[in-house]
Amino acid sequence: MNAPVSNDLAITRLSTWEEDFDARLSALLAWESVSDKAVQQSVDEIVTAVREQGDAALLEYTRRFDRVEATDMGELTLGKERLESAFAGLPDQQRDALAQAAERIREYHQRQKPESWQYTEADGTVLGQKVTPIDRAGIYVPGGKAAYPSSVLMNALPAHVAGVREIVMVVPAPGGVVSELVLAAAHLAGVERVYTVGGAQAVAAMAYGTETLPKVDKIVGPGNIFVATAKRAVFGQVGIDMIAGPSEILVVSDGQTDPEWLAMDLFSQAEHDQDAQAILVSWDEAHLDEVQSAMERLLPTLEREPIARVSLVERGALIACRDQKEAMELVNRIAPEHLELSVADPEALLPEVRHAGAIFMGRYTAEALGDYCAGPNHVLPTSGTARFSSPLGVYDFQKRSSIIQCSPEGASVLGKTASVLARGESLTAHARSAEYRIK
Ligand SMILES: NC(=O)c1ccc[n+]([C@@H]2O[C@H](COP(=O)([O-])OP(=O)(O)OC[C@H]3O[C@@H](n4cnc5c(N)ncnc54)[C@H](O)[C@@H]3O)[C@@H](O)[C@H]2O)c1
Ligand SMILES: N[C@H](CO)Cc1c[nH]c[nH+]1
Ligand SMILES: [Zn+2]
Repeated sequence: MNAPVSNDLAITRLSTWEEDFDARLSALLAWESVSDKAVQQSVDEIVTAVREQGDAALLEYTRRFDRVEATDMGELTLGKERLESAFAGLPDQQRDALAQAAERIREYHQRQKPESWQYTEADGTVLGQKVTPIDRAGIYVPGGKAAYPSSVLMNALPAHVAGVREIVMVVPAPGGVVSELVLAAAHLAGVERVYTVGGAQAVAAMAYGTETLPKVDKIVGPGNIFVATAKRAVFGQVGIDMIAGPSEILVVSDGQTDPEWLAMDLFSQAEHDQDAQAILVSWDEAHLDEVQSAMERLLPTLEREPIARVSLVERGALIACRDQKEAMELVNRIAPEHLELSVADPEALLPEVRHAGAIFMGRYTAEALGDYCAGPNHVLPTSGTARFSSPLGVYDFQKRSSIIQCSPEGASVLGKTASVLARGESLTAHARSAEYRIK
């Protein structure tokens, strides 16, 4: 039964069998469609200014972009007591919800903890891998258009599980208003100091250090396109976790899920940001019409309708495909941050999924549950980077060193092999260094 389709929501409709499908989908997905020249240029300028002028530039951009008239970084630095009092002042219901989410997130991440290992060969040579936490992690908590206490937990708890010694947290406070829930979450997650700065300027400050804000070893966390572009720009100066930019959801529906549920699942990510991306794929065209009608009915009921509407019109799509197989090919091409398999038998499709940040299995698994409290991390790769990146995890806060300890016998055996290879490379100091140890 075809539901009537009105044109109230001008969301892109695509069909895989159309001639220009590939080109239109590629244009919709392109990183440059959000991080355009203007964004890149602005980020480059901001990063250079903060690198060269430190706190002065950080304060200037905070005035310009967050409308905070601070003259000293001390005004933008919140210590342990302030975080503690935010936690103490929370209504019980919010404190309990935060604590429950924190417990589940901690428990999930405990299972990720990699251990050091080593083994001994017959001649006594020991080989192994030593896992070490990074010394100082910088966590970016977004805060421009919404407050993200959940992102505090998702960033800081795995850092603690990993054994990170020091966490530097930044979060913008637009108009000088800082979310009590965010500060309370910071206390709960063991963060001791928060700087209320955001955007590319905060990323640059953590990468290069300023008079006040210490330089970190690695920057993690999600953010809008300015934050994601800045993280990309400072990579190499510091480590970064991944590109975790504007949120994305790709839903694959077999046509049997309530269209209103799907409409709201798509809205749940579209409401984050005008640059967010919500896409529905189905081999049931009438179902796509029904979901579009549901979206048109429900969109005006959203508090964040203006943001969601721009996201849906500019970056969203309803895609008709021929069958389930073609839907799965699209999944792997799009490599979405979040994939909802809204089908009767999601386990049957799971082996076909190669690229997705997080996979939500079945009609009852709303992506929103993963955002807050299911347990897995909600900091996830966007813009197709799930092809090579993973969810934020304990492993992002650790690195590995190789261990080699040769016995006299082992040094002799390896020395002969190394000598041959070194002479083959004409690196004779290498060869002679190895040969000294040959018995
Ligand atoms: N991928 C993930 O894991 C994940 C998780 C949570 C949230 N998110 C995303 O994080 C983002 C949060 O965005 P947000 O805007 O609410 O907060 P944000 O903290 O990411 O960005 C706010 C900052 O952007 C900067 N900014 C805004 N407009 C600017 C301009 N014109 N020029 C230069 N800088 C500018 C300002 O410095 C401001 O402080 C959303 O896109 C959301 O979808 C992603
Ligand atoms: N969906 C976001 C990740 O893209 C995470 C989040 C936090 N709060 C709500 N949602
Ligand atoms: Zn979300």
